[in-house]
Amino acid sequence: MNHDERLARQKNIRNFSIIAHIDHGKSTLADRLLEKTETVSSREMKSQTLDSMDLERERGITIKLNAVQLSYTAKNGEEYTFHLIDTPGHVDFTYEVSRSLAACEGALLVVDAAQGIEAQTLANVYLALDNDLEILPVINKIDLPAADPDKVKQEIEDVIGLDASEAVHASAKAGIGIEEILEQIVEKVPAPTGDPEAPLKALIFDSHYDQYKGVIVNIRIVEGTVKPGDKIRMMATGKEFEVIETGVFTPNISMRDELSVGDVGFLSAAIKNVGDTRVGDTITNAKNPASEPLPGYRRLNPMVFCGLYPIDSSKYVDLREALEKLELNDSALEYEAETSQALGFGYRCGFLGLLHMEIIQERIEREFKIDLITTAPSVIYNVVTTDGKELKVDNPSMMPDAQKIDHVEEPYVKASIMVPNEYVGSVMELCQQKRGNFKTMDYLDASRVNIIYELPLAEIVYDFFDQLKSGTKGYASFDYELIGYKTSKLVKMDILLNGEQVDALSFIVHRDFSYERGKAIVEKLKNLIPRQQFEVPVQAAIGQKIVARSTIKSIGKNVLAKCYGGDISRKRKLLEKQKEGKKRMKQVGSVEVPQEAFMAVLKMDED
Ligand SMILES: Nc1nc2c(ncn2[C@@H]2O[C@H](COP(=O)(O)OP(=O)(O)OP(=O)(O)O)[C@@H](O)[C@H]2O)c(=O)[nH]1
Repeated sequence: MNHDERLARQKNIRNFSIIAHIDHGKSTLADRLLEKTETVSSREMKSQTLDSMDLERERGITIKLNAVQLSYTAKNGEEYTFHLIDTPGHVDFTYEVSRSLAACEGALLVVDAAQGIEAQTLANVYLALDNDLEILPVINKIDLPAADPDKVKQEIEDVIGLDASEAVHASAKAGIGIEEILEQIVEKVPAPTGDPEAPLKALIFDSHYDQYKGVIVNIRIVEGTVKPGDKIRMMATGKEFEVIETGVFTPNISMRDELSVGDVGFLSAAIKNVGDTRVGDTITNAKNPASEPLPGYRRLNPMVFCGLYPIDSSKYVDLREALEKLELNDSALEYEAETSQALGFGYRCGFLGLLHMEIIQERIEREFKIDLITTAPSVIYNVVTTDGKELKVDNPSMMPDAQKIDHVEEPYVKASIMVPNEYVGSVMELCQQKRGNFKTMDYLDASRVNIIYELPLAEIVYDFFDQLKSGTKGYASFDYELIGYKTSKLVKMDILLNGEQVDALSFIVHRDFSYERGKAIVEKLKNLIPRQQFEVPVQAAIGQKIVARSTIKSIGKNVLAKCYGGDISRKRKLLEKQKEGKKRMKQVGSVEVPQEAFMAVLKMDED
């Protein structure tokens, strides 16, 4: 392609993504847009093409980003190339959302006509505004009897300050308003600016590992062009590669001779490690490099850590192989070998958040068939010792002795919670329980408020959102961002079973709650750990001091005694049942401990 051809093409490119709260209809709308532009014929269209992983489909959430090229002949008779960039829908992946938005000039803001704006929508709208995107409001689900588009329009204007007078009234399900959305994209989303002759600047917004091609990097070309044979350099890591293929997704892989300004597609370059293709990094030409990278690159740091141990210790090597494979596709996953006295050999793993952690655990169990014991997730504590050293502790059992600690700092988040008025009381009660500091409360309209709290990350990592949802009948929406570290009065609590300390059960607790927690946990463990052949004392201790104690009585009787008579098949059944129940147990010293016990400390508030 020559310069003029590239410029002519560039003029008719429109890059956009869809911002929506979970369930407001993002995937359904994306499918309609694909259908209307005949990118995918309705016959071959699997429902919700953009969510590619099985796990995603099952959970109904979008984990990985994807981009698809559509062509649209507008009413003005001209042909346009659209790139629709998908964004993950969960707070754990906020940084990836921000990078995929940086690859666009516009965004459709999809709001459910019956639900109105939610916290997550707002957070993503702000990300879009930070990236100077043109935002086109779309009021979806107008077919619902409870739809109130005018109210939602007003809300968009009042809360976000966007002009919603031209918001499209749509029903992704019924196919209403789809053409109007496409026309608005043509008219309102700006064409990409940038010089196709300038040194290459391509933004990486996603990557994944392919068995045959190596890492496939999803990129948006901001300046310059790239084609097979070019030598490229990753500006953050300095690594260099030779481009093998360039192309776009339609949504199937479709090769192109080059990618130029405004294009959103992929390249492959025999890259073996996704770690070399960091989201947010800039790819440039190695021979004729750009003087500086695109703004906004940030290294992703895991925020939540836990130990993963195979129940069957002989699967330790398999677990390592599983983690190695998963890491190929997930540069945010971190792991290192660790040994626990109680659980043996395993791995300490770092995740972006709880959802990320659950996804990895589930994949290891499902795809690699390894049963796991997972220890309670922990955040990273900053521990300052009396001799002035600073330690980062992500495993409670590694916390130094209390007399060696000057003070401990823990990560805090700013949480924004949107709820209808009548639930304000229960939200505040929950946040108070979780050691939250109330900040502000703003009315969104006559019936809904946005409540801001500062909370310790450790208190929300586990089931805060679940509790919030059940306390508000599902009406609350929740979003948070990390704001830094604060000093807290934290102590390590150890658990002793049969007089032996179990390192994998240690946890960090606020001193003011430590007695209560100690008492609650020993009771909980007493109920979770099955009776053994002998009596087992359960104790909670801070340092040398025992703060709570309880006892698991012995069983005494043989289970088989229940099977009167000599029916062998019945006996076998009973033994099998027992074995089944044992699957998730781990022998810790002389005691068998079930998986639930390791999570017990987190689930305390449920009782
Ligand atoms: N009545 C009605 N239902 C719709 C409409 N659009 C989507 N839905 C339904 O709303 C639900 C959620 O739609 P999705 O498209 O999966 O929502 P999403 O925003 O992609 O959700 P995540 O992938 O979880 O982020 C589905 O059951 C859809 O069938 C609409 O216009 N009208």
